[in-house]
Amino acid sequence: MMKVDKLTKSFGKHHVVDGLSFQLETGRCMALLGPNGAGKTTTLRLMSGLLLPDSGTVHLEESPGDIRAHIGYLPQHPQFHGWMTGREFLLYAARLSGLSKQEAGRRADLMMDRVGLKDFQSKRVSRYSGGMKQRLGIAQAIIHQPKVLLLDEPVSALDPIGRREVLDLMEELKKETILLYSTHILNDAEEVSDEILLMHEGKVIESGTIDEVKSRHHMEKLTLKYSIDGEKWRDYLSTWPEVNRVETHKQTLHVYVTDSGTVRKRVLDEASRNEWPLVHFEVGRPTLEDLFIKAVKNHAVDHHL
Ligand SMILES: Nc1ncnc2c1ncn2[C@@H]1O[C@H](COP(=O)(O)OP(=O)(O)OP(=O)(O)O)[C@@H](O)[C@H]1O
Repeated sequence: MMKVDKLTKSFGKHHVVDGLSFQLETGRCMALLGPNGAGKTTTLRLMSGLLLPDSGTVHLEESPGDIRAHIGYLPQHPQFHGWMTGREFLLYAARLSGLSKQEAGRRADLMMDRVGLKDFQSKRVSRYSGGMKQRLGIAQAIIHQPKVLLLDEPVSALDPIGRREVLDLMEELKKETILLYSTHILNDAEEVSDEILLMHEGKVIESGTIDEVKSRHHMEKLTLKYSIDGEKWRDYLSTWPEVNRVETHKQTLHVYVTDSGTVRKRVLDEASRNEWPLVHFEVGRPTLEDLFIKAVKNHAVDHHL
């Protein structure tokens, strides 16, 4: 199990990571989510040992002491020597991580195969696609068989094919390591991770499995579509006590509520009594994106009022 305890880092007066604590069991995968500037990259760099924290610890239960030898890290913008072949690059990474020449060669071959690049091992990295480069970056991060794998935005810059390849690889890798990765793409978090950790301004504002987080918010969503502009109903519905938030997209209103039963009945009663020009009405579960927006907004309101 990996334990992160009260990790803190400031740049000048800016508390970028502010007392961050969480733990993750071996064989579990966690997505680190948060808006731009939340502190995700800094957290991963602190965990990788590339950056020193002001205070706090990262601890691996099975391997007490310096954990850097057990960490594999893929930065957000990995740099490659384009003139090297894929295999040469892996050999270089393996030697840098302290493996003997013979072991480096063995691991490089194994990893090229593992990430599906065996047929391209003699091709220069400059000729690799974005997805191939990212898979090579992952191969580099796991060359020394780390217990923890940290990936910073591993799929954000990729096209749909590249994303699919890397997500499939992550599905495989999470069976063997503790996998922690940051992402902006909430669908990817839903697909690959067992748990999420939502950060805002250097703090954890939500964590747990996606289902736990969803049920903790007891949030349901009603969608109303009118045949004319929905603005005036937004203002009206916002005054209802059971309604948390209303979002308008032209004629469509998304209404976030704590008790959909009461609100549903009232909407239907009023719609029929007052002849609202309603063309569509739906009750649904919120998406991770809805929760993300709600949690970040709540945190911002709580801390800046
Ligand atoms: N070396 C540094 N010196 C000064 N400020 C820094 C440094 N590194 C990061 N920051 C600041 O810390 C804040 C958090 O940055 P970080 O890159 O960790 O956020 P993030 O959540 O990864 O954001 P993004 O999603 O945009 O990558 C930002 O305001 C950034 O400008």
